Amino acid sequence: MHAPPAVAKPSEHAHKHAHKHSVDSCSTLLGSLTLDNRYRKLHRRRALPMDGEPGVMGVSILKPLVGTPMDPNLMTNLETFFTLNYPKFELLFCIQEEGDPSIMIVQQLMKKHPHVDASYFIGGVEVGVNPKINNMQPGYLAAKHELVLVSDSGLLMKEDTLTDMVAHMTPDVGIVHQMPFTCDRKGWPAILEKVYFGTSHARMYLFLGLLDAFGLRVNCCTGMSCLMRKKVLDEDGGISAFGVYLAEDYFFAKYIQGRGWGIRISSQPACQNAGTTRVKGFLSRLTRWCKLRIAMVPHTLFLEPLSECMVLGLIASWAGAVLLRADYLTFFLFHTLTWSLADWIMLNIVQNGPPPFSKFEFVISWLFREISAIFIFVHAVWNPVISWRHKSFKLRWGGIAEPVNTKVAVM
Ligand SMILES: CCCCCCCC/C=C\CCCCCCCC(=O)N[C@@H](CO[C@@H]1OC[C@@H](O)[C@H](O)[C@H]1O)[C@H](O)/C=C/CCCCCCCCCCCCC
Ligand SMILES: O=c1ccn([C@@H]2O[C@H](COP(=O)(O)OP(=O)(O)O)[C@@H](O)[C@H]2O)c(=O)[nH]1
Repeated sequence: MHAPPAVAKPSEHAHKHAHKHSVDSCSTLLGSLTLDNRYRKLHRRRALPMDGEPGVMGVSILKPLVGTPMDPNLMTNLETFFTLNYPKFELLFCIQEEGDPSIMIVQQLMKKHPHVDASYFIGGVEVGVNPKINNMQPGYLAAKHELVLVSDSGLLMKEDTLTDMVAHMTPDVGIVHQMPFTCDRKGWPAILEKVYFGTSHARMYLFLGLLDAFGLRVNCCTGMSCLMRKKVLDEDGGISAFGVYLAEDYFFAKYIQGRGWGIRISSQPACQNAGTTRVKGFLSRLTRWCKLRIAMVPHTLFLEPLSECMVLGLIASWAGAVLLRADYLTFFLFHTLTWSLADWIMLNIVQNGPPPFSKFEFVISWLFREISAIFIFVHAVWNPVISWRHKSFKLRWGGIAEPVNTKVAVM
């Protein structure tokens, strides 16, 4: 599948430049972790010189939609794509099934914003096992611009989000992704999501991005909002070549990286804004992702537990008790308190200000997430069958997916 490159790779010079840039951007991310810089870096928006508009890279935005169960925020979220201030883009809505209620929403929005280049495709094309790829395939075939943005249905965009992403697509870069985060929403499940994406997830995401910047070729790209060079994907046959994988995002990035292109995290985090948030749905989503990571990158099986606060706390307290004769419980509590304080700071950075809930709610949600992480991991290892929307899959080591004929409940 991965044939030798036909498109020119970035030059040596661009490569060195890429390194300088990636180190720059990651020291920016590290900088953002320090208190004095914390509100300046992660959210620092990049402007794009729009003077020479003919030279601006066009973007084809693929929006895969599965409208059942219906998301009450779908209309609001989709409309933010019609109001982007980027000068050259098209919207390609890919709707999985005939009769889907999201068809009506898309039609209404297209009527309301006739000046925006938008079209929709229904039914997808079966090119592989991954239903999201199958759904996006007709949209991808119709895409006419040089950049393709895969953007999940639950995302809300600010006016300048696309501009910010394209500004990170420098000549040596092949893929720009947004770090997943959440919009401010009401209810405890929404708080829990924000705490998870703003602490544990953000920490690993930025850390892995940093390792990549140091040339370790680590890839943590999440496909919920992911801008790519179409010509590079086309060399491999387009997105259909990735239909054999369930985690198409990881393999997009791996492939593009393997061709010598850089990966960047844009400065604005992705704003997930699904209208229905439930603890059960959140836990099953994290379990699904964990199963994917274990099958794709088997050493996460060992590394992931060792990156968790509670597991490290138990080990460190034991070491402290043996080596320093420290009191086990005091050591563990001190470790947990320090970690939670660091996570509170992290959350404030990612949120770009104080989060919309109290410190008490933070502590409860943080404890719940840290403790549930252990159960999620054990569950993921115990039962590797992956349920995604209405379908079930099994993953072979390496990430190739196979459908499993089990009826699953919709979360
Ligand atoms: C002491 C060393 C510590 C290193 C510890 C590393 C442990 C890694 C721990 C956490 C990894 C966090 C990675 C962040 C991504 C998490 C989200 C995720 O799992 N997403 C997957 C699924 O995404 C959806 O899939 C369906 C798709 O349609 C949707 O649109 C997607 O959103 C996604 O596929 C995952 C991609 C990234 C996998 C990262 C693998 C981590 C590799 C770690 C390697 C560590 C090397 C260390 C070397 C020193
Ligand atoms: O069978 C499917 C499952 C998902 N999706 C799309 O893939 C994206 C991610 O889906 P989901 O939110 O379920 O994934 P998660 O972010 O939880 O991994 C969304 O835009 C969905 O509409 C799709 O087109 N077909």
